[in-house]
Amino acid sequence: MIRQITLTETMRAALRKGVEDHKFSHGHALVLAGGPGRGGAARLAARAALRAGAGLVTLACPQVSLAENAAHLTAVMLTALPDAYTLRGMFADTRLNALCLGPGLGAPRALEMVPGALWGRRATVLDADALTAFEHDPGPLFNALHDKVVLTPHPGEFRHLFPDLARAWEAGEMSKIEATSRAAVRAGCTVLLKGHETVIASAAEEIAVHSATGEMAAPWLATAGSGDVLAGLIVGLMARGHSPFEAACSGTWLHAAAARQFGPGLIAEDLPDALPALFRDIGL
Ligand SMILES: NC(=O)C1=CN([C@@H]2O[C@H](COP(=O)(O)OP(=O)(O)OC[C@H]3O[C@@H](n4cnc5c(N)ncnc54)[C@H](OP(=O)(O)O)[C@@H]3O)[C@@H](O)[C@H]2O)[C@@H](O)CC1
Ligand SMILES: Nc1ncnc2c1ncn2[C@@H]1O[C@H](COP(=O)(O)OP(=O)(O)O)[C@@H](O)[C@H]1O
Repeated sequence: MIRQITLTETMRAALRKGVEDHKFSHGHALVLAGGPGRGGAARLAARAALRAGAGLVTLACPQVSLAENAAHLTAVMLTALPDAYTLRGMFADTRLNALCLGPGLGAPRALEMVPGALWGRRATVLDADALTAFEHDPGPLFNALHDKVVLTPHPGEFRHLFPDLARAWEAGEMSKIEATSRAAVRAGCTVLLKGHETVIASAAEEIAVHSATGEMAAPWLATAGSGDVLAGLIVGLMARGHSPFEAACSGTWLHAAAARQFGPGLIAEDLPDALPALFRDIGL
C-alpha cells in the first residue's frame, strides 16, 4: 500500500516532548562537516536537527575549520574530528545515537568517514557528498549499508548510485515509486528520492509519497541548501527515536510545511527557524 504523507495524530504525538523529559531523552545527533569555507551545508543540517527536537547536536569538523564554525554556532556544539579512527572512538558514548554525513563534507572526507560511520551502526542519514563520493566505486558503500540508514538523493545523486533504475525511470519504463522501492531493497535501507514529488521506500517495502503540488505546493524549496536542511530534520527525528522510515516521512512533511509557513522569499536558513511557529500551529 502506498501511503500519502499528511500530518497524522501519530506523527504529532511523536513530535511532542514530555514534561518529565531531559535532553538525553531526545538523543544526540552528530553532523559531520568538511573543510574551511564549506561549513554552511552542515551547519544548516545541524540547526535543523536541533529545531526538530534532538536533545543535543554536535557538529564535527576538521581542526582547521573549528574557528569558522565556532563563529556561527551557539546551541549546536562543536568538536574537532580529524579522522575515521577518532569517529569510531566516539561510539564509546552510547548516547550518541544518530549521524548525518554528506552536506558540505567533500568527497575525500566522505570516502574516509562514511565506512567509519556505518561501522557504528547508528541511525544515519547519507546525503550529498556521502552519496556522490561513491559514484565510481559504490561497492564499499553498498557493503556497509544497514537498515538504520536513510539515503536522501536528489535525482542526480540517485543516477550516480542506481544508474540502471534511474535510466528506466527517466525512459518512462518504470515509475518513480518503483525505482525508489527497488533501490531501497537493493541498498537494504530507506531511500528518499527528492523532488516536488518525494518518494520514500524502505527495505521492508513500505512506500510513502509526498506531493508538493496544488494546496501543498512548496516551490520555494527549490533553493540551495534546502536538501541539507531535510537531512538535518531526518537525523534530528531519528535521534529522538523515530524509525528511519517514519523520520523520513515526518521530516519530509515538516520540510514542506515549514516552506509553506514561511512563504515566498524563503532561503534554506529560514526553514529551521520556521519550525517553532509551525509546531505551535499544529498544536504541539
Ligand atoms: N549553503 C551551502 O553551503 C550549500 C552547500 N552545498 C553543498 O555543496 C556540495 C555540492 O553540492 P552542489 O549543489 O554543488 O551539487 P549537486 O546538488 O550534487 O549538483 C551537482 C549536479 O547534480 C545534478 N543535479 C543537481 N540537482 C539535481 C536534481 N534535482 N535533479 C537532477 N540532477 C540534479 C546536476 O547535474 P546535471 O544533471 O545537470 O548534469 C548538478 O550540476 C555538497 O556538499 C552540498 O551539500 C549545497 O547543498 C548548496 C548549499
Ligand atoms: N519545486 C519543488 N517543490 C517542492 N520541493 C522541492 C522543489 N524543488 C526542490 N524541492 C525540495 O528541496 C530539496 C532540495 O534538495 P537538494 O536538491 O539536495 O538541494 P541542496 O543540495 O541544495 O540542499 C529537496 O528536499 C526537494 O524535494
